[in-house]
Amino acid sequence: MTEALARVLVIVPTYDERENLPGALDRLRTHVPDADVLVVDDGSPDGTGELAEKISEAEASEGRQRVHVLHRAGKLGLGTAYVAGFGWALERGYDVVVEMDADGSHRAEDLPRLLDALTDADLVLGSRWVPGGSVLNWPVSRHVLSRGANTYTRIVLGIPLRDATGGFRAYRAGLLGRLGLDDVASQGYCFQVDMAWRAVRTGARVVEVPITFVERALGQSKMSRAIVVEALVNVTRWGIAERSRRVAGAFRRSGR
Ligand SMILES: Nc1nc2c(ncn2[C@@H]2O[C@H](COP(=O)(O)OP(=O)(O)O[C@H]3O[C@H](CO)[C@@H](O)[C@H](O)[C@@H]3O)[C@@H](O)[C@H]2O)c(=O)[nH]1
Repeated sequence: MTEALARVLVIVPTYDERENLPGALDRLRTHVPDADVLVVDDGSPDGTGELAEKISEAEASEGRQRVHVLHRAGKLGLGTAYVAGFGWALERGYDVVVEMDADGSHRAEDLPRLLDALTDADLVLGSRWVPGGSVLNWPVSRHVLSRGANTYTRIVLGIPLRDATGGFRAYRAGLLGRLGLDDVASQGYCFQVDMAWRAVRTGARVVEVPITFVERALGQSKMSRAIVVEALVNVTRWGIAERSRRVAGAFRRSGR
């Protein structure tokens, strides 16, 4: 990111990430020392929220608080966690907002490249499936699921993105403000497709930058059957709506 004064906020949603969070925050401090961080915790039973609060308070007492914490009452889903974080960021005037997992699967050392790419883009997707991108340590089932979901999304929505489901990305705040966050209903990981789809439809410049996704070493993925079903249903619904819009438009243009 060349704009010298750009204020960057990295949003890290957490649910039971006590073992992972301190390492993730340390690596962010090393690789993007000027960025602030917002942990959005959904009342994790393992005490992740309290730990984040301690880290934040320790920084504040040293006069340099860069980690902030948003506590929510219970597990309300990844999508709504990010929407809450986006609202927090927009209210405080950040220029750039980043999405990043807490579990180490998104490498902080890749983030400066994502931020640099924002110079010529409104949304930069960290992509596992463009040349140069990769995934380490995933079981075959996750490869198949991710590749399949992205192929389905490309065909049904007609968007040229290789990795619309990935969760490591950087937005210009100006774009976020135009994406209609108030009516985002996606709760699980289809939220990622929802946001990419909204960005493409507004005519935003969306680019993909290769990243290496490293499967978590500690704790567990929150991927579930309900999350997969929600994604399948929503993407299909959006595809049908888009096709209907196009057909209606063609009718109007032909004067019938
Ligand atoms: N606050 C909150 N955080 C959540 C919730 N569900 C998951 N998270 C947090 O969201 C991050 C990603 O969750 P994982 O469960 O570790 O994701 P994954 O299976 O590795 O999935 C990754 O790949 C998906 C598909 O490619 C991505 O869509 C997803 O964003 C993520 O990058 C972690 O920091 C996790 O604690 C929730 O309901 N609430």
